[in-house]
Amino acid sequence: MYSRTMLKVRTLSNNLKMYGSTSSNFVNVSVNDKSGVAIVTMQREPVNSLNLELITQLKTALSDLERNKCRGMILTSASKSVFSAGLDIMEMYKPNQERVRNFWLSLQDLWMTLYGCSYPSVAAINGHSPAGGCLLSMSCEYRIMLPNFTIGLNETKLGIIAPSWFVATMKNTIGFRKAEMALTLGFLFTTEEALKVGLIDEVASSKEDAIAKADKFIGQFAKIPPQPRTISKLMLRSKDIETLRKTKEQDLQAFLQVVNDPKTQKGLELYLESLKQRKA
Ligand SMILES: CC/C=C\C/C=C\CCC/C=C/CC(=O)SCCNC(=O)CCNC(=O)[C@H](O)C(C)(C)COP(=O)(O)OP(=O)(O)OC[C@H]1O[C@@H](n2cnc3c(N)ncnc32)[C@H](O)[C@@H]1OP(=O)(O)O
Repeated sequence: MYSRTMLKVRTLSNNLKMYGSTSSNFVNVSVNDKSGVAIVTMQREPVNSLNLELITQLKTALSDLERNKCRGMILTSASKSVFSAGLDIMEMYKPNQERVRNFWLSLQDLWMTLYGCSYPSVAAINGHSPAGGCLLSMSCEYRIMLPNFTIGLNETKLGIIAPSWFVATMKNTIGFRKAEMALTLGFLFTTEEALKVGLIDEVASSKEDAIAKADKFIGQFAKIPPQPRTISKLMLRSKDIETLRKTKEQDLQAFLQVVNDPKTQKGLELYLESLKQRKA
């Protein structure tokens, strides 16, 4: 039913080519011919870490869906065990200044696009979803997760601070008190814990089950006129989007300052080593 790449994800724009990137396809979009619901699959192996190219391709895919008036969007992963490992740490470790700038601006753009999209959005979380992966999930309207995985904003555990718009998204999802606890502890919730705290809405037994549940959620909107739906959604979400839009440059400068701090660079080096050693 879902035809692959009916909506083609555009290859990288010219301004990315100057970094010598290849235009690999990290995002697959397939649209159900009958329902008009799109499945957007992240496919950057091994862990869908969000580098500049994946972020840009996701943003392009979501904007294309908006233009094509899609009926709903399901965000998921091609991996069997990871939804997304969050931001690609290699983008922040010993960064090229122009690229890291673009990286952050593109992430801001992706969040504003996903958080404010007019179509119903569901995250089918078929694997671990820490940090930036959790942000993507929370930015959707509904979350369905498979058992035995973890999700959360674990930044404080890494010695860093989640940006204010990550925090706002979590506060809007689970409420002030639970967000305060989760953020200060850098807590990674298991699927069951995430359900209890309201970070996810349903548990699915398999990816297929998650997609079926997502389709069902989106199907409810078939009877709701789209414009009032979108306006209601944006009444709840636009304040935080506008806040970031107005403070984009300030937010970028704060990020650059942290990333370029030698202490952060040392921390990143140790964290990368620890990720590699976990395997040994
Ligand atoms: C850290 C930021 C610092 C400074 C910037 C300052 C402030 C502003 C930014 C604040 C916002 C940050 C949000 C983020 O998203 S930060 C990223 C946080 N992500 C994580 O902590 C997740 C780390 N990964 C894992 O926990 C596991 O990989 C995971 C559970 C997702 C999957 O486990 P699995 O066992 O399946 O795979 P691994 O063997 O661990 O990984 C496979 C290879 O992938 C590499 N890897 C994993 N995660 C990342 C990543 N986020 N970025 C880059 N690379 C990653 C891992 O090292 C393995 O590599 P190889 O050994 O195969 O080379």
